[in-house]
Amino acid sequence: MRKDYITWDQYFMGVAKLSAMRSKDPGTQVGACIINAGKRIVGIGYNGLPQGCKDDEFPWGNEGDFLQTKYPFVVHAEANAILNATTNLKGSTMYVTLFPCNECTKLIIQSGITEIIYESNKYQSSKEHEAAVKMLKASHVNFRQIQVGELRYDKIT
Ligand SMILES: Nc1nc(=O)n([C@H]2C[C@H](O)[C@@H](COP(=O)(O)O)O2)cc1CO
Ligand SMILES: [Zn+2]
Repeated sequence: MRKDYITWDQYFMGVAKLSAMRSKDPGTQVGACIINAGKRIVGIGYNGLPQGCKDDEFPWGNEGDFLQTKYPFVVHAEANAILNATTNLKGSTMYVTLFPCNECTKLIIQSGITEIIYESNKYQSSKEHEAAVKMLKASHVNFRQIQVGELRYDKIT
């Protein structure tokens, strides 16, 4: 049999990365993939606008007047993955390409997810990150970092 097949971690983080490629955000593309205890994918998502909010009618910038930026409008990848879930998430695991913010952390905890596996932690010096870690520790949600490298999928034009 083949020996160089990808691991479960590479597989599910790969799915999260593929999902991130659907993001319209020019700044940061985030993907999340939730699996149950039987290693079945039960939720998937990426950062994007709410249904009905057209991608070309809302701002994608990150500076200036709050209402002229993406921040009040975008749904985070983790929230979309939870909202897209096909089953109860108690005891499930979230693979996410970027460490969750404090707001998504609340949703993660309340949904019953007990483990987070993330790759990037580029906002680790932020207050939001500090708050997220404080809640995760108090709620006994485990988190660990993995690096699976680049997933390449060239756009066909
Ligand atoms: N964990 C996260 N999941 C997410 O889906 N996001 C989204 C919100 C924005 O669309 C984008 C961050 O934009 P920027 O500030 O890096 O240009 O990523 C952000 C974080 C960061 O905590
Ligand atoms: Zn978030």
